[in-house]
This record gives sequence, structure tokens and C-alpha cells, in this order.
Amino acid sequence: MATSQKAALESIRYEKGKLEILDQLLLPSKTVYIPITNVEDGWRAINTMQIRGAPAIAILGMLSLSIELQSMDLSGFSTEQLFQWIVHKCDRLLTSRPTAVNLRNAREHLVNLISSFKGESVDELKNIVVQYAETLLKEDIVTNHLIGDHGADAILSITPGVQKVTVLTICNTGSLATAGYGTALGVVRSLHARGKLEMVYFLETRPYNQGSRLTAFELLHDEIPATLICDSMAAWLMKSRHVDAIVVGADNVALNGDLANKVGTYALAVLANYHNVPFFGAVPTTTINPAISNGSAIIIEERAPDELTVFQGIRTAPEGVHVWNPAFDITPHHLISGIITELGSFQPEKMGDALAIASGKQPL
Ligand SMILES: CSC[C@@H](O)[C@@H](O)C(=O)COP(=O)(O)O
Repeated sequence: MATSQKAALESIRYEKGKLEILDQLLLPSKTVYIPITNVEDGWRAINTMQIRGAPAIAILGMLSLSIELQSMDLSGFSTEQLFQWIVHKCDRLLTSRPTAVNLRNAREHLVNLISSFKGESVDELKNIVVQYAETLLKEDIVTNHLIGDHGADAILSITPGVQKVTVLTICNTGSLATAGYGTALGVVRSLHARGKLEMVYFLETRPYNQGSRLTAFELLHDEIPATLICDSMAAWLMKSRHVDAIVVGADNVALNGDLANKVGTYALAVLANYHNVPFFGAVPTTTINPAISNGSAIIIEERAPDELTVFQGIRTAPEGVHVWNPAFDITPHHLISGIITELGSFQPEKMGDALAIASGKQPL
């Protein structure tokens, strides 16, 4: 029977022995899935941003390792050799892009896991990797629905009496950046599902246009009321129209709540502070970096100048101009009202508590 429900957008398609990703460089004009058969394919797809977004990067990285293992003849490997091979491949993946911490956290988790199985057979080791990667994919969607619901609760609780809220977001944090539903865009989806969303404004997100290319594509696909603005319109939007809350994703959150996200996020937080607009981060706990106490230790990726000087093959700045292209910036925790995770909403300084709860320990 025909149904009006559209199929959900999928950035990653996986079944045992087969892995594909939606090539985000071709969106919105073409919807093309490309095969990923090994770690090198995964590395290239992440590095060239055929897939992007912190959770999707980690999931694809781990699935690319799993898919390569599934196709290998392991008869010549000892358990120790396979262990070393897996660690080597994980370390290779970490060189693809430096800022998002989810892939590093996944690498740490996996290496701990396989360390405790070193005495087992090579097949056992392989199965652990395969199972871990599959679990990451499955759990991410569940996590994102929880983030969406906690985020909607948090925003509605600070807007009592408002029938429908207007929110603002940046970059693409939706189905394309995750296994599905999204983080900050998951909050938008949850508000919409509850009939509580008046409008989501979203930034074009220069220089790489994740907003106008990808978020626009997702919001139109899901028929969510949405308005595109360019980055420099955000201040005037807050001044001349009403914004109830800003919600953003993140690539790396320090223990004190300093948050690295797409460049332009810091500017939004400063503007939000000036205009008294609550500013939320929305992240899975796998985006919290247990190794750093504040944002100054986060490595900010610098990308190629042509992202600013050439647009879809057309030169928009003169040849030879000097360019600085940091892909992310860091928003200090004092500008953040709350960080929403799958476990609920936390004060930014309480990221250690969120991690403790996530690992089954008592909060500090
Ligand atoms: C759920 S995605 C969160 C972040 O990864 C997202 O906001 C972002 O900054 C992505 O940057 P990108 O350079 O497109 O990978």
C-alpha cells in the first residue's frame, strides 16, 4: 500500500559484507552511493569529506575496518599479529581528519576491548571488531532520538507559554552527519514531531556550505519548516526577528564544556550572549573528550584555501590571494546554557559526570 512516509535519509548503508556511503560532495544535485571496501576507502571518504560529521566519521571508520576484516584470509595471522594489524589500521584512520574526537574514542574503546581477548582465536578477534562496528551504527540512531527528546524538553522548559518555538542552527548535524536522525538537527526533528516547531533558521555555513547543501536537503526531505540564511545574517535575525534558542552539534567537547564545532559557532554563541538567546550544544557522550580539561588542547583542522577561493569549479577570489581556512572554532563553556546528551541535559562544566554515567560509574 502506498504510504506518505518517505524513507529516512541514510548516509551509511551496511549489511554483512557490504558497505556504502552517500557521497555528500555530490549533494544536493545527485544522490549517489559509493562502495567502501577497506580502511583506505574509508580514510579517503573521510579525508575528502564524501562523508563528514563527527559521529558518521567514527562509524564509517570502524565499519571500513570491519568490512576489510570480513574479506580477509586470516589463516596466516597469529592473534598477536592480527591485534597489531587492527591497531595499525585504527591509527591510520585517525590521520584522516584531526578535530572530531568520536573516531579516537572509538579506537580507544575497540583497542581496550580486543586487548582483553588477546588469548582467543583470530576469528574471535575479528568477530569483536565486526560486532563493535555494527553496534556503533545501531546505537547511534537510538542515541540521537534520546538527544532529540532531551533537547526538545530543555528548550520547551525555558519557553513556557510559547506555542511553537523558533530555533537557529549551523552546519549539518542531521541524518547525513550520523547514522540517522541527527544531534542538533535531531532536537529540531523532535520539536517538529511534537508540533512545537515554528521555524528552524539554519546558516549557509561558509566556506563549505554544509548548511545550504546538506541541511537544506534534509529539512526539505522531511518537510520541516525551515529558512536558510547566510552566516552574516545571524545577528540581524536575532535583533529583528525572535529566536527562542540556538542548538549546535560538536566535534570535540572538553571536560569543562568548551566545545569545538564548525567555524562560525563561536560567533553565534557571542551573538546569542549579546541578544540573551539560550545556546545549547547537542552531542552524544562519545563526542566528549576524556583526555582534555579545556578547549585549548583541541586541534583545529585547517583545510585547503580553494574552499574559499573556488565555488563548484568557479573561481570567486583572485589567484594568489592569501587565505586562512580553519574548519572549526571553540566556544567557551561560559557562553553555553547546557549540553544535551543521550543521558539528559548537563551544565557544560559537568561533562565528567556525563562520562561517568555513560560508563556506568557514579558521577563525581
Ligand atoms: C552531528 S555532527 C556534529 C559536528 O560534526 C558538525 O556540527 C560539524 O561541525 C561537522 O563539520 P564537518 O567539517 O562538516 O565534518
